[in-house]
Amino acid sequence: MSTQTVLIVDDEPDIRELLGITLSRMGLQSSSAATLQEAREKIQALQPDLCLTDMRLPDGNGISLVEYIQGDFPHIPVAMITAHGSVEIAISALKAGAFDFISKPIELERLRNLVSSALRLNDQPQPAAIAEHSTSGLVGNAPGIIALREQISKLARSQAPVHIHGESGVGKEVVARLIHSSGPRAERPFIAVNCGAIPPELMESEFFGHLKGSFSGANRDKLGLFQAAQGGTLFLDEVADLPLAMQVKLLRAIQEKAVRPVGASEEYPTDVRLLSATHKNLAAEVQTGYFRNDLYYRINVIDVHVPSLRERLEDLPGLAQVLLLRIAEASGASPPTLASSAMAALAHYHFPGNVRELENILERAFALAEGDTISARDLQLSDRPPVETRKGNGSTGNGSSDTSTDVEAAYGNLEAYLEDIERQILSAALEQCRWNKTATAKLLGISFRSLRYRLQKLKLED
Ligand SMILES: Nc1ncnc2c1ncn2[C@@H]1O[C@H](COP(=O)(O)OP(=O)(O)OP(=O)(O)O)[C@@H](O)[C@H]1O
Repeated sequence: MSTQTVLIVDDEPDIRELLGITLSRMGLQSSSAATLQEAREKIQALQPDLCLTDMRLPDGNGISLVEYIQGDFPHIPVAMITAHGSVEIAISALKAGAFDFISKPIELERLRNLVSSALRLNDQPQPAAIAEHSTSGLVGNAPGIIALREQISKLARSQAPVHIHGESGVGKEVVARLIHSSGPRAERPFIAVNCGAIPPELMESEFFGHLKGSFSGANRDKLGLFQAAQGGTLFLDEVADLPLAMQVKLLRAIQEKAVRPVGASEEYPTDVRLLSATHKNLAAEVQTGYFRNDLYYRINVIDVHVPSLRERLEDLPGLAQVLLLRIAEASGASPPTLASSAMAALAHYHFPGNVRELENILERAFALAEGDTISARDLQLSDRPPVETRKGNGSTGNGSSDTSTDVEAAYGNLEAYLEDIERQILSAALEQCRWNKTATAKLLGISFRSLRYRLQKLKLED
């Protein structure tokens, strides 16, 4: 195998020399350039396997070099060397397409990790091949899904934090897993955490780990999620549900690229790619003060939107087929077929719970169907009118009450009346999610804690 080459672009001879020595100890060849112009010429002539560029160059800045490489040589990963603490520049470089950044003074361990990750990119399939392979994870051919697959292929090559947003059940976690599995960290762990499901008092220890005896109940040392994801990806699902106190600690861990387990005196360096998701509008959460602006800025370097199922109903037949195949495989049966009336019924449904809801509907229908064909009746959609209809007639979901004409029923009794409506909504949502509370909270757009509080208040808790 031929030796790989790294182009170092920096106007300081000392830095060029330090980087050159480190790279040669890693068995790599290096070449260097001191100006933007020289860098462009060497990229054309050498087509290096990686480019490391400083931000400030005598004849321009590193971001224009990132843009040049992205435009003309998108297969060459480029990393930016930034001055210590210049977060804005690092983020602009990532947005422009830099694979990663490293700040001065350069820590050699971090440099070696960065170089190894970048060079592993060259072993990855090219974007077109990734897109084809990914169809097994992200089913669909609607324009929004095709564009999403292309975006995933590009983002997989970068180390930039990505924020994925979209309604509940649209496939945000599927997208996060694909970004991970199509990139250079694929062989390392992918750790997903539902930020809304961790009790606030355990959060710090869950994220950063703890030492034995650091608090009552800490009977042994425990690794945190950051350590578990070392070298890989940490996926913060429902990131908007992080309490403010934890947001401060998370921001620090991201800035310092280090964590301190509860009860420890030392910090440990981390090498983790952060992906996050929420069905909430994170910018609006920042506006209302529920989410810190500085953390938002850090995790939302690149923004990915996953379209709702309603916006891509043309994918319904393909999705139903794949989901039925999965469901049947899980129970060792052969996949049933969907009667055309069943397909028509699905096409008229609005899927507030998106693909996850489709999956639940099909799972139940599979259990109910008598032969190997699923009928419209097996889907049990009749008592669940589309969202617009529900909003339009003021019904609470079971079709039994019409709040718009029932105002008088609330006179002198508003609390009890509203509680009754809330109880009906919660019961219907729980039933729809087969009593899975995490899914119910997501369906209703509330946190897990809020759901539990409401269930207790309304005496619906079992
Ligand atoms: N495009 C798709 N192709 C195949 N399966 C999909 C697709 N989108 C979602 N799914 C399936 O739907 C279910 C829900 O997906 P996922 O958990 O990724 O959604 P989510 O948006 O993260 O949900 P939540 O907001 O509730 O966290 C999973 O079983 C997933 O495999």
